[in-house]
Amino acid sequence: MIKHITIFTTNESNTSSFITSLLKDEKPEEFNFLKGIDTALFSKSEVLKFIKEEEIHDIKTLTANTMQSLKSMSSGEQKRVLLKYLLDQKPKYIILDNPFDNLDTAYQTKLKELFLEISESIGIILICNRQEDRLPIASKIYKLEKDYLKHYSSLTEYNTSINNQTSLERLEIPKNNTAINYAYTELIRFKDVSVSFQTKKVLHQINWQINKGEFWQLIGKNGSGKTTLLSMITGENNKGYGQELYLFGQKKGSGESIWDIKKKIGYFTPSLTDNFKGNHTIEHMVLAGFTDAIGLYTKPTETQLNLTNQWLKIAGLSEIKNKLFNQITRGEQRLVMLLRAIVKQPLLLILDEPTADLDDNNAALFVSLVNKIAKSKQTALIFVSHRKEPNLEPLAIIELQTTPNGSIANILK
Ligand SMILES: Nc1ncnc2c1ncn2[C@@H]1O[C@H](COP(=O)(O)OP(=O)(O)OP(=O)(O)O)[C@@H](O)[C@H]1O
Repeated sequence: MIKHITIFTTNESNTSSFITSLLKDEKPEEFNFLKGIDTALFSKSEVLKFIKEEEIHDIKTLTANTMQSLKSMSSGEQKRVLLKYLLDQKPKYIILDNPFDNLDTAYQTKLKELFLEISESIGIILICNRQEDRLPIASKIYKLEKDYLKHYSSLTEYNTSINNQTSLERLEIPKNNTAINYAYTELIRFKDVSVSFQTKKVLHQINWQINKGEFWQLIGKNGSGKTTLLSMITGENNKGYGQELYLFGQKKGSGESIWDIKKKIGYFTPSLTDNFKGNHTIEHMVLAGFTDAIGLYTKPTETQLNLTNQWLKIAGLSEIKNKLFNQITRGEQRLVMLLRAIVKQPLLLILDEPTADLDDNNAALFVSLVNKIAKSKQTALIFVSHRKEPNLEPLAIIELQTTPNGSIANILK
C-alpha cells in the first residue's frame, strides 16, 4: 500500500541531512520501506544541481526542449521544469521539500491538486515548514527536531504542540546620523519602461515611483518580471539605458556611478546567505554591512558598533552576538542578514522573497521586524513575496500582470 507522510520542519531541523539520509541505503528506520524503490526529490537543491551540470558540463537535462538556460529562468519556471522532468521518470515515491516556496498562488493551487491526483499512484513524502503547505493525504505525521523524528498521532496533536513566539521587543529603531543625506522625496521612477530578452517581451511600459520612506510590496505570477524589475534598480541589468528610468534623481546612463547607487540600496535575498562560509561572528557580519564586505576588514567606528548593538538588541540576538554565523539557526541567520542590509540605513531596502524557507514562527518574527523598519520611515522598502504573509503591512502594492506584450504594472493601494 502507498504511504503518504508529512514531516513538519522548523529552522532548527537538520532538513538537508535528513533528506540525504532518505536517499541513502542506510535510512531512518521509519523509512526502510523506501529501500530499492525509485524515489525522486523535488527541491531547490535539485534545481541548483541541474544548473551546475548545465554550466560546467553543458548538459541540458531540464531544458532539453528550449534554448533558454536553466539559470536564466525565473525561480518558479525552474521548479516547474524540474517537476515535469521528475514525473516523466515515473518514480514510486517523491520527496517534496517545501514544494510551494517561490511559486505563485495560482500555481500553488494547481500543484496541490496535481499532488492529490498523483497520490493515487505515487507515494508522497512532504517536508514543509509552513502550516498552510500541508496536504490532506498524510497517513503519518512527524516533526523533525534537529535530527530526531517525533511522531504525532494526528494533526490536532501536532498543532497543539506548537508554541508561537512572534513578537519583538518594543524597542525604537535606531537612527543613524551618519546615513546618506538625501534631500528629495523621489527615490526611483520608471516612466514607460519596457524590457525584452531576445523575442520575449517581459515588461511593458512600466510606470512606478518610489518615494522616501514608502513601504511597497511587489507581487506577480512566476515569470512576470519581478526580479527583472528589481535588477534595473540595483544596476545588475543594463536594459534601463536610453529609457526614462531615474535612480535617486539621476537618469540611467547619464554617467551615474554604480557604486554610488549601491551605497543607497540594501538588498537581501535568501540565496545571498550561501555566499557566507559562516566563520564570522554575528556581530561582525552585521558590522560588515556598513561596507558591504563579507568580513570585517577595517576597525569599526564607535558609532557603527553602537548602531550594530542596538539593532542586535531589537532583533533579540544580543545574547548570541559572539556566536559564529554557521552555529545559529536558519531563522536567526535570516534576521542577521536583514540587519546587515539595514544597518547602514540605506535609502531603499529590497527584500526579495525573504521569508522563503522560513518556518511560521521565524517568518512572523521577520515580518514584524520589517514592519518596524517600515514604520520608522527612514528607509523605503520593497518586499517581494508570493505568500500572503499574515501581518505584513505594506503602504501600497505593485502587481505585475502578464500580457502578450510583457507585464504591465497595476498599483493597488
Ligand atoms: N537572460 C534572460 N534571457 C532570457 N529570458 C530571461 C532572462 N532573464 C529573465 N528571463 C525571462 O524573463 C521572464 C521574467 O523573469 P523574472 O525572473 O524577472 O520573473 P519573476 O517575476 O521574478 O519570477 P519568479 O516569481 O518565478 O521568481 C521569465 O520568463 C524569464 O524566463
